[in-house]
Amino acid sequence: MVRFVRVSKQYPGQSRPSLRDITLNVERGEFVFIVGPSGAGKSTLTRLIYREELPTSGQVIVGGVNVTRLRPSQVPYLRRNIGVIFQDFKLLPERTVYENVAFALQVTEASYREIQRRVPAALELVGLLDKAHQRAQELSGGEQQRVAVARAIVRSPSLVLADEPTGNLDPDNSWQIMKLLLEINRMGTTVIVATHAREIVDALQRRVVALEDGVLVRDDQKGSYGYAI
Ligand SMILES: Nc1ncnc2c1ncn2[C@@H]1O[C@H](COP(=O)(O)OP(=O)(O)OP(=O)(O)O)[C@@H](O)[C@H]1O
Repeated sequence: MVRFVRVSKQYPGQSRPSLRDITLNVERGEFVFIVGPSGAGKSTLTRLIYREELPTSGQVIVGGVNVTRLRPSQVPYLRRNIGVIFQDFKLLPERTVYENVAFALQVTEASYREIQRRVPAALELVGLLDKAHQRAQELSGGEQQRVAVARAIVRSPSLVLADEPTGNLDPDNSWQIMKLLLEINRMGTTVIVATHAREIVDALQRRVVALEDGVLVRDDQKGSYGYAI
């Protein structure tokens, strides 16, 4: 599903690369945590997957497509198949829960009928159908992140990327979000989660890819977070 072949990334103006010679293979249907200290390169790695950034060298292949060679006009097609969840939710605060999720479909020119079918199903999955017509800004942080999860999955993407999805949440809400991501994975979606949530990573015993200073230092099938804070 996602393949990195000797990928390095150095941002313009930076003296050191943020990722160095990363080779990584994530199969379809996997659930993978990306861990590492602040600045290790976790966000950079996720941004390369949905082509928010381009590598300085190496290849990034997503669903068989070499995203480093995509023309800009093709990027939206790549992103249709990837749901992205961020630490700060990135919702439209004045819009309703329903509208926030529906927008993800409207940009793909989905039919009215399809929107009417998919949005309630996504909201049902995250347990927010009863809040569909509330404005996003009226919801708690945990609820807002659940809206963001619904928005990420409403197009039934084959890949969901979550960059620090629990960074702004308390432990209970963090667990809720991780359980949703696990549920989405059980339904067949590949899920990649960059996170600092040590307790959750340790409890779940899933594949853990660890970065340190831009280098992939560990890739364990049943891993733990593994760092002293
Ligand atoms: N747009 C950018 N321009 C220049 N440097 C950047 C940019 N984004 C990230 N960096 C640098 O790249 C390195 C890796 O950053 P990145 O955000 O990928 O790390 P991270 O592991 O996600 O950190 P955190 O856990 O704090 O979010 C850092 O040194 C950071 O300063």
